Amino acid sequence: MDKQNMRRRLNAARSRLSPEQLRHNAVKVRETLLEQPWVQMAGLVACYWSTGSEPDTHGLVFALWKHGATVILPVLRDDDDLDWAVYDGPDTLAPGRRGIMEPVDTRRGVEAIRTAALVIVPALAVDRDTGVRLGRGGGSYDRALARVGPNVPTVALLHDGELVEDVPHEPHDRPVRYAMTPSGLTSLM
Ligand SMILES: Nc1nc2c(c(=O)[nH]1)N(C=O)[C@@H](CNc1ccc(C(=O)N[C@@H](CCC(=O)O)C(=O)O)cc1)CN2
Ligand SMILES: Nc1ncnc2c1ncn2[C@@H]1O[C@H](COP(=O)(O)OP(=O)(O)OP(=O)(O)O)[C@@H](O)[C@H]1O
Repeated sequence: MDKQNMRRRLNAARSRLSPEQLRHNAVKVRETLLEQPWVQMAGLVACYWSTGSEPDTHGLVFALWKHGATVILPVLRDDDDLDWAVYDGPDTLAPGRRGIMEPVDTRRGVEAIRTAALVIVPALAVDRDTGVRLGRGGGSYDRALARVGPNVPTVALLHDGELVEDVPHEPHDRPVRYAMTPSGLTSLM
């Protein structure tokens, strides 16, 4: 299946998730991640601010921030590359280019992700054999993940059924090291 059709199918499945399922999934993902020593130890975390039926990160971002981590969130640039700015509480976000909430704080530049000790990314699906992720199609995270060092844990958040075997792979695709679903954390490489 090509990427476009796969995105359509996965988005349709996501739109069928109930608010209860989304809440349940968010709690499982948050609790499992916060149990990991390498999550607890990360001083600078790159995450994303979820929207719609994406795996919810609002509670996770808040918990990391409360725990004392610095959390940076993406700010979508006109060229679809990702700038980064620091999360400083729920009142410091405003809608960005695609309507997604972004921090209003000073932009740290596209290279800021290099300094993260942990990178948590959105994905519609991840290939369980290769770690290749399917994103929304802007290539934003392909560019951002290319700047992340090989020893930094990268985690894609998914719903159940989104860790699959057949994600189309192009040369620019950047794999992630972990897939986090409500059923658990899977190490991919
Ligand atoms: N929560 C969240 N934040 C994120 C991303 C993301 O996937 N999720 N991004 C990840 O890169 C960047 C924003 N990029 C985005 C790219 C497309 C769409 C979007 O709504 N796309 C439509 C399809 C539009 C089209 O086909 O032209 C969609 O998915 O329905 C949203 C954000 C940075 N921040
Ligand atoms: N390093 C890059 N620089 C510029 N454009 C890129 C780069 N990597 C990928 N792209 C472009 O981005 C577009 C979308 O790529 P792709 O379909 O793989 O997105 P995706 O991985 O699903 O999305 P995302 O990375 O935003 O989550 C492609 O047209 C590709 O050429």
